[in-house]
Amino acid sequence: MFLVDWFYGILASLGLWQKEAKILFLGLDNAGKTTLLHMLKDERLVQHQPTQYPTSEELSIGKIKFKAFDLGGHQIARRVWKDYYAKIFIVFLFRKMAKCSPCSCIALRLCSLLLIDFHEDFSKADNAKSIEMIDPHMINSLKQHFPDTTGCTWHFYCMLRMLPFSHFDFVIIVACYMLWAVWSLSEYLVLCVFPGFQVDAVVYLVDAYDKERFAESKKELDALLSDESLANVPFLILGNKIDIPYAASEDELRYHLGLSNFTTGKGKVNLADSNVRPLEVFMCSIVRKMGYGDGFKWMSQYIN
Ligand SMILES: Nc1nc2c(ncn2[C@@H]2O[C@H](COP(=O)(O)OP(=O)(O)OP(=O)(O)O)[C@@H](O)[C@H]2O)c(=O)[nH]1
Ligand SMILES: [Mg+2]
Repeated sequence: MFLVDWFYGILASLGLWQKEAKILFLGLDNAGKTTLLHMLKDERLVQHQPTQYPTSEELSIGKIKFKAFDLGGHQIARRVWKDYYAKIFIVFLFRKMAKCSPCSCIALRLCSLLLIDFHEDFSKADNAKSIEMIDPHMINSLKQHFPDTTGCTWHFYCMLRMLPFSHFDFVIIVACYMLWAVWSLSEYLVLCVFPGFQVDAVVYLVDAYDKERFAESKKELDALLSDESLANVPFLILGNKIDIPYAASEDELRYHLGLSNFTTGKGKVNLADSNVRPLEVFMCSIVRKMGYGDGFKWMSQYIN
């Protein structure tokens, strides 16, 4: 992590690193994330379609203003979760040579497969949406530096998702390799390193009635809890839908999520000097407007 810490240190010393309070709403599909987001936003209960694309809302809870991100919980949507808590993005922007030989085009395609997240012709407005997690101002200023974008094909690469682990020093080495690999295929090429957004808290929703999916929910939660980028980020686990008879109890949910010995206590618990991640389970029913308020109150004490 040396390179990342160094990078942040430089940004902070230049005053360029601006913190934006950000909460991620995560959890399996059908857990109730969008319902909660809209309940918090305008206290209305609305029936939603499964979330296809990440959405965000400005919210205020108590004295704190947040940007809450609802990322969707189905299998494909889960793949973008990481983009929202990545510490850094490494991005290649390059313009393909006007006359690419078939060989080099195939090589480019292979590169794009490797890198998974591949956006062609990103100067189009539509594609700009898919890179919303990167500060649009930065992208715009980049375009100004390289004004010759009209009518040409820019290739945008986001490195981060290709790596199943989060060792960013390694990412930088791979980035250098890729830089070399695509150099010969491009007219010009820019390698950019963007800071990702700092995540202030994660709200992880579980459908307490859907006991058959507890194992799947635990698997996703474990992956989040063990991700280095989220180390020390407070986790509020909401066991939702307790209005339905036979929904799991709090103890049952803790047990199935493997959290029996990991929660840090409700109420005011000072963890500032302990290096322990705040984590707690609250049961709730969004439709009955109960339970989640206590959870958010608990969480807000850990957000500066
Ligand atoms: N009984 C009950 N149903 C709820 C509650 N909260 C949400 N639901 C229902 O659960 C279903 C899924 O809710 P969503 O908010 O769309 O779930 P989601 O987590 O956003 O799902 P994806 O967008 O697919 O990730 C909807 O039919 C909601 O009405 C609750 O507290 N009790
Ligand atoms: Mg949704």
